[in-house]
Amino acid sequence: MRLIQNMCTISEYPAPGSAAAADCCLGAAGRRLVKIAVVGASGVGKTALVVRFLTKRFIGDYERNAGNLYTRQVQIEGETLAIQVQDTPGIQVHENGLSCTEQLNRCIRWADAVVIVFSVTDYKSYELTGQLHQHVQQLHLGARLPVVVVANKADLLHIKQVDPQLGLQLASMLGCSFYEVSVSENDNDVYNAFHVLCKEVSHKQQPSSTPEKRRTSLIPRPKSPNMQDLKRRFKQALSAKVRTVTSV
Ligand SMILES: Nc1nc2c(ncn2[C@@H]2O[C@H](COP(=O)(O)OP(=O)(O)OP(=O)(O)O)[C@@H](O)[C@H]2O)c(=O)[nH]1
Repeated sequence: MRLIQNMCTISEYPAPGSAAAADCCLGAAGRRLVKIAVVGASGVGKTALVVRFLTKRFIGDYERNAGNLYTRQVQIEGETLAIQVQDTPGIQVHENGLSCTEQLNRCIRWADAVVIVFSVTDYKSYELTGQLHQHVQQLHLGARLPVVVVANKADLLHIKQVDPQLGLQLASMLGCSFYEVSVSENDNDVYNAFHVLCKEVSHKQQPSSTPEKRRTSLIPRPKSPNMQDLKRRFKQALSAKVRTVTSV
């Protein structure tokens, strides 16, 4: 699919920790950059979700995903941010757990935030969510990466296998926001899921806006003795003047 501009693959991305990766905190035109990876089992609608978010369109059929990177700009709280969204190949589950390729792990390490997608028509994809979340946090050495859980294909009621309540419970247990969406029918919830994630990353990237910093800026600085002295003398001079005026 060539609908979207600025497409490249994960393998082109600099290794985390490298100087090139550090430069990537700033997008085009020096804008702050938010990097989001979209992960989940095969066929849950990851590509459809990303394309819906970027173009507001639903396109029914896609080639199997090879890991494309898409770029666009979004407005978050009055600031224009550059965001990069990395679509990833579907994860396979084996008897002894997740099977993540090195390419996928590299992508997760690269990301500032992750969208974990499952399909309400596929219970196994839901079961994968908890393991995936744990895997993501392990790759970020417990730094609590912002994650949103998205349950897709809500329109397919007749073949639904996962109740929204289950998704909600799981997400709140993991400390994530949760959205049940139908990428095929609605773009609002899709947009909200990405928006919330960008906001969370944006707040994390701006340490100056943390309550800790704000509080310290409210603590009054000690006044210099000279200033105090000046004020006192100014008051004295003023009251002397007032006395002179009233006595006239
Ligand atoms: N009914 C319905 N179908 C959807 C929805 N979202 C995606 N699909 C369909 O689900 C199929 C898989 O969608 P993809 O976006 O290719 O899924 P993927 O997770 O990227 O798949 P892989 O690339 O194999 O990992 C496609 O036929 C989509 O049209 C949805 O909300 N409702």
